[in-house]
Amino acid sequence: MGMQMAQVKPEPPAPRSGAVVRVSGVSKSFGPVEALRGVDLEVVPGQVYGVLGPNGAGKSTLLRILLGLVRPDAGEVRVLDARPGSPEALRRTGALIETPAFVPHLSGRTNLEVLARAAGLPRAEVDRVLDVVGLRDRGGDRFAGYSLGMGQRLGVAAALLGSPPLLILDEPTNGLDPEGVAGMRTLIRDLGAAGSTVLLSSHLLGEVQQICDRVVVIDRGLVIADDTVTAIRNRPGGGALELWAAPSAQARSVLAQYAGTEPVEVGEPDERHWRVAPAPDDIPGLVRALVTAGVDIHELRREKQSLEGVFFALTEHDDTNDGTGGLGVTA
Ligand SMILES: Nc1ncnc2c1ncn2[C@@H]1O[C@H](COP(=O)(O)OP(=O)(O)OP(=O)(O)O)[C@@H](O)[C@H]1O
Repeated sequence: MGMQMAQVKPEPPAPRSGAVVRVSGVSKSFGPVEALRGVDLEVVPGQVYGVLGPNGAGKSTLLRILLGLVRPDAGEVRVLDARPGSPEALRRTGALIETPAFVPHLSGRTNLEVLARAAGLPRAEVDRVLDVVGLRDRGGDRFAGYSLGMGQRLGVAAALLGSPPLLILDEPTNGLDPEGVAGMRTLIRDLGAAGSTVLLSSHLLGEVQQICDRVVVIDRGLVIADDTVTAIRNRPGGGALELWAAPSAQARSVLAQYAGTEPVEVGEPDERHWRVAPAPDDIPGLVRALVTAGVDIHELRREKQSLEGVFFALTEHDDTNDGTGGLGVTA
């Protein structure tokens, strides 16, 4: 009986039972443009990945390669232990790439039924995915009458047909209003919580911070960061310091000497509470100077950086990638 009870509530995704996607040494050029320059990536199951990067960094090219839509010039790619684009890989991958193409004069539901039939899936599966994306009530309307957000949700519904273990979503929030973005956030979070592996590209860094377990940052065709969101936000080099130090007169005079930052006395109730933003290289000297001045440090912590802050620090360089002016951050 205990066993049966255990089956009711799904277990959390098994850790690292083999990679869902393996990419090694992948390069791709379009004429003179080197879109990807030796990309390595391993996607572990049950995680939601955010693929980030400035305009023209190579995100879409990478996602297209995983779907077999673009063939790499060099390197190895395996998707669900199969060749990308092969029937075995595609059968188990749901994808939303750019604006989804549906037949305009058919209803959303009929569009999905056509896809479900082609994939040998029962009709009930269409109801299920319409429910998941919150389109059940509007499923009977002609696709031509759908708003952008509804069209996008229908695209996700199509990707969910057959519950594929891998979802690849290229800018799923593209063109959505804030309400649509919030809906998509909930949807993707739920998919992640249910154990799906999701790879999504996005320019909405605030969203990625909330939705994703891991991020892969691509810049000028190279993976420049691949880590958990938490680890990326905890990277050294950013984020202010918060400290509790006394006596406050001595603390003030030492803190005032550092990095031109005015120490902010945070604590009304606690005058030992300070917030400073020294250059990372100045931190050891600052701590030493406080101690030398007879200041007791009761607590010292670094504030977590926003994903957006780390992203800009990582991708900051003089040239823009393709003249489109970099990242249109709306988060
Ligand atoms: N089919 C193609 N033909 C020619 N050039 C291409 C093609 N696809 C992509 N590129 C170029 O390759 C580079 C990478 O493009 P890609 O679309 O992968 O970037 P991205 O990171 O998805 O950018 P964005 O954030 O703007 O969508 C760009 O310079 C782009 O112009």
